[in-house]
Amino acid sequence: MGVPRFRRSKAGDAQLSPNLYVANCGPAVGLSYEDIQSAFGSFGNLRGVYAADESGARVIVSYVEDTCAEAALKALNGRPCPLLGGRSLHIRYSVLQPPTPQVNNSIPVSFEASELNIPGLYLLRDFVSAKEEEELLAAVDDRPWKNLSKRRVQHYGYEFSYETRNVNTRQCLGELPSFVSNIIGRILSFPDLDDSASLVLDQLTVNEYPPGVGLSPHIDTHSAFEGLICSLSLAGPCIMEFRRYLEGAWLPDAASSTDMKVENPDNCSSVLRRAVYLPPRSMLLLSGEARYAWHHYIPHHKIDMVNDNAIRRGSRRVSFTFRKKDIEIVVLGKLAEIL
Ligand SMILES: O=C(O)CCC(=O)C(=O)O
Ligand SMILES: [Fe+2]
Repeated sequence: MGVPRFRRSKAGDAQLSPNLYVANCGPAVGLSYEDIQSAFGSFGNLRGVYAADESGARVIVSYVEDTCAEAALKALNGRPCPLLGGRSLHIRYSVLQPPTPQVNNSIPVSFEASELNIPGLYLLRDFVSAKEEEELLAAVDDRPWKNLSKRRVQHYGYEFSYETRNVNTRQCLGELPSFVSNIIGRILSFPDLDDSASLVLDQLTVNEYPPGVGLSPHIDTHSAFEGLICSLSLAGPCIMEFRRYLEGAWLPDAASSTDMKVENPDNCSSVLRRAVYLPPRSMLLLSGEARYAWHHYIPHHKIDMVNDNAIRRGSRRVSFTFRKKDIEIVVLGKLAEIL
């Protein structure tokens, strides 16, 4: 972000403000910020003195109180100012507010899921080769995409409804496509999964995110999907953040709230936050506590700060998310078809 641009007030702008736009004032005309601060400080408490633009000759003087700005304007506008080497200042109220200090909201990003201390979370790097990645992308690019407001999706196995946040059992789309068979086989052979022999992954959502698009914090719908969720990252990297809200115990059956949007999670003091870097070709597995107790979220950034490195998202990130549709849903769906 460059230097913020301020402008002096014009006829018609609301008057009275704690911020003054002061022209003919600044380092380019031989006045230091300390001198300006001390001259204007004699009219009341200052929040600060800021460059109004890149000229070096215009500043914003920001007071705590409107009345102090008013007194300074009356005393100093258009007259030689003895405290500033006799320079004549041109002062108006400033229309824009000076910048409020940015709260650094970022958290350290791990490269390994094991460092996050979230039981049930696994990140498997190089889960597919570069050639497989290319083939998987070509396979989905050959099929029709559905446009959502900010990203494109494809569904296999069962359609997912974004209105109800549930699978649509009336829209069984058939078996998962053969181009993902090897991937599913590889997931099922991962040794840390409980009961992988009986695991069936029958729903696939392919998401394509353009740069700057992420995903709001959510827990995947409990009543729609059972157990393990696996997400393969292709094409571009991103970071995924995890949040756990400390009120209430972890109760997977009771906690049926789904795709819960947390409007302002940063105000919430009782939240644990973790972040992991997802490189292309990696597989993220969410099981147990990671799946049911932690919200996951992809920040809407074009550039991710991974510790001190700025990592630009690619021209797109494509994820393949595999899930198992809840059996009750199938039974209910079949019943609905019969009745
Ligand atoms: O894109 C991803 O890796 C995650 C997708 C996801 O969380 C979801 O579809 O529920
Ligand atoms: Fe999800």
